[in-house]
Amino acid sequence: MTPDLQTAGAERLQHWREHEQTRGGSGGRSASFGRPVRGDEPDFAHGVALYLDDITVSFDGFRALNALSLAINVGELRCIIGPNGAGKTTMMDVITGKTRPDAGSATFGQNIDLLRLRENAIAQIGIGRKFQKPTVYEQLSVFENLELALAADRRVRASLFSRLSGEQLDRIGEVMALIHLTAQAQRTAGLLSHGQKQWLEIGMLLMQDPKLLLLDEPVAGMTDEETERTAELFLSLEGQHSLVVVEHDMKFVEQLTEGWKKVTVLHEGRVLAEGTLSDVQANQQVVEVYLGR
Ligand SMILES: Nc1ncnc2c1ncn2[C@@H]1O[C@H](COP(=O)(O)OP(=O)(O)OP(=O)(O)O)[C@@H](O)[C@H]1O
Repeated sequence: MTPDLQTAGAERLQHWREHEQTRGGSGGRSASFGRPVRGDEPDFAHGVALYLDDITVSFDGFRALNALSLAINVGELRCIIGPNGAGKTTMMDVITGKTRPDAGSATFGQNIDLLRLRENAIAQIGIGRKFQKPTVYEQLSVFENLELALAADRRVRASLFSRLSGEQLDRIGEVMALIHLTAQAQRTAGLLSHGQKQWLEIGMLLMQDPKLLLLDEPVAGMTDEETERTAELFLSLEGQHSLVVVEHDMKFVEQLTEGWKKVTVLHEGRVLAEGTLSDVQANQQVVEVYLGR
């Protein structure tokens, strides 16, 4: 990074600190699901965030997804489990436009046909994806990473690198607090622990205010304490965002589902079972294909 950029970054950080002081810390943010809908925006009025219907994806005749149907509600936190090769990644690839299915439909809200959109358009309308490995800008500070994530949003790109608005500074401050990195605002991302990098990347996704977050094995490689904090973070996001969490760590799934939420078990490209974690753990078919191994 050039000295100029460093100075500019330090100035913006200072600007944020002054702003925080005048407003007396970060406040709450109202859920964004209830606002009026424009024609090209997803409509969540019916309470469904994502609906996959009869999705089939074949690779050289092999069905990675086989008539998969799944619905995720607005604000829901859904864990998806399943053995290796069940089709979890392929499902996320379809939702985010990376893979086109051979058949079926994928709808965001009740009006947006995801299969007609390219990957970047899908990200712009409010679907964020977190891959397993953290991808943050290692040379930049926590604050600068979040600032850059703001720039990925078309609506604010034009104003960036001038002075951030009060609202933008508030949002960076809120997100840093959510991901427990306020004290590390100035720290170079490359020096963060693995868990902190994962949180920072989640924070970068949150800067774009996604309605639906897809999280692929978010706690892989984390310490027990980091895993616990990640569960707290996801539980605090539930309600304001829909979250789809693909995970192998059953203890983490138990924390997230709190004994009552629905878990989906995928196997051979389709839903094998749905229910509470204890329901699916008691399901004989599930035991045979996955949990009992
Ligand atoms: N591009 C591809 N070409 C051929 N086969 C593929 C391709 N992508 C996925 N598959 C196959 O489709 C099946 C589903 O893979 P997928 O990665 O979606 O499973 P998964 O549930 O995410 O597995 P894991 O838990 O191991 O990540 C697997 O058998 C995989 O080998």
